[in-house]
Amino acid sequence: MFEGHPVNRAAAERRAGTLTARRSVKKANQAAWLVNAIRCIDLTTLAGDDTEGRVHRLCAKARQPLAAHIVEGLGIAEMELHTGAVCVYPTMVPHAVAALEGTSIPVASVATGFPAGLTPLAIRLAEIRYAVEAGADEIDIVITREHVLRRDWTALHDEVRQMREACGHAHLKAILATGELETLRNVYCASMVAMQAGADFIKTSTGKEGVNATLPVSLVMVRAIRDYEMVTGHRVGFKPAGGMKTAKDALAWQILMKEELGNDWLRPDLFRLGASSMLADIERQLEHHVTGRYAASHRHAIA
Ligand SMILES: O=C[C@H](O)COP(=O)(O)O
Repeated sequence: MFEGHPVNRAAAERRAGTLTARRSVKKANQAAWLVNAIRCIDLTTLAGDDTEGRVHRLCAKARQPLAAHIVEGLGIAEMELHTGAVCVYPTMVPHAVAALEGTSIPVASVATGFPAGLTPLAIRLAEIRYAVEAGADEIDIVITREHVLRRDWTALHDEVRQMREACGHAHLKAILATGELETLRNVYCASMVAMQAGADFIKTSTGKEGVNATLPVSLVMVRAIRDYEMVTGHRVGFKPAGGMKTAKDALAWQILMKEELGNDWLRPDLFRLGASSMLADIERQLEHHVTGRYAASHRHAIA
């Protein structure tokens, strides 16, 4: 059904370029867009030296992403702003669950041998079940890139289907690792197969590939989401992730979502920004919006 779908790289790059150049967000609206980005951030730490303490600090930031004077200056105290989720490795899930108790912030866990995904399937499925039992609400799985490179869509579908089942009530985000899929046509096909196999979100990257989230790749994925909705009536979310560090990135990806999928995809149930360090720049820009000056970056806590 989707194999013959043409994807033209030059056209995708052109469209991605015009999206951000043409439609600059007006200054007055910028703060609102940045606050919305915070609602959609999967605040992430995925490092070999992660500790309980680091996860607790991250969760504190997820609960209160902006300094009190910025919240006051923006007049958004009532909003009880928090990030879309916290995203960690499986053994860090209990720490995140404990630190987020009493909030509605979901805990997301990567699983399935993240980031390469090259452990045996039974172990990858067991890892999902471990994270869900530990309290994860969302599981970010990685796919086997070889299935895509060999265009073995049946194998890819079976794998994601089994992962979907292992997730139980938890949401599944399928990381395609687009930087390793060679062509945009592969990205489109892998998106379609992941959605058909039950992914609640499709996600660009682990943050560990040589090339992570880019706008042209994201364009191809959101068009797949659009096509999938047209055929099935089912809405799948999108999560660009990896290498996005600035408030400008947060605006660019939101413009993409609005232009290609509409306002419904600017909400955390259908859009997440996977990032470990983007919040710091967003907070800096919002502080400037409120006070007219930039604080030294060391004054802003992690993320
Ligand atoms: O899913 C999120 C990514 O792993 C974060 O990547 P980053 O550290 O480049 O922001």
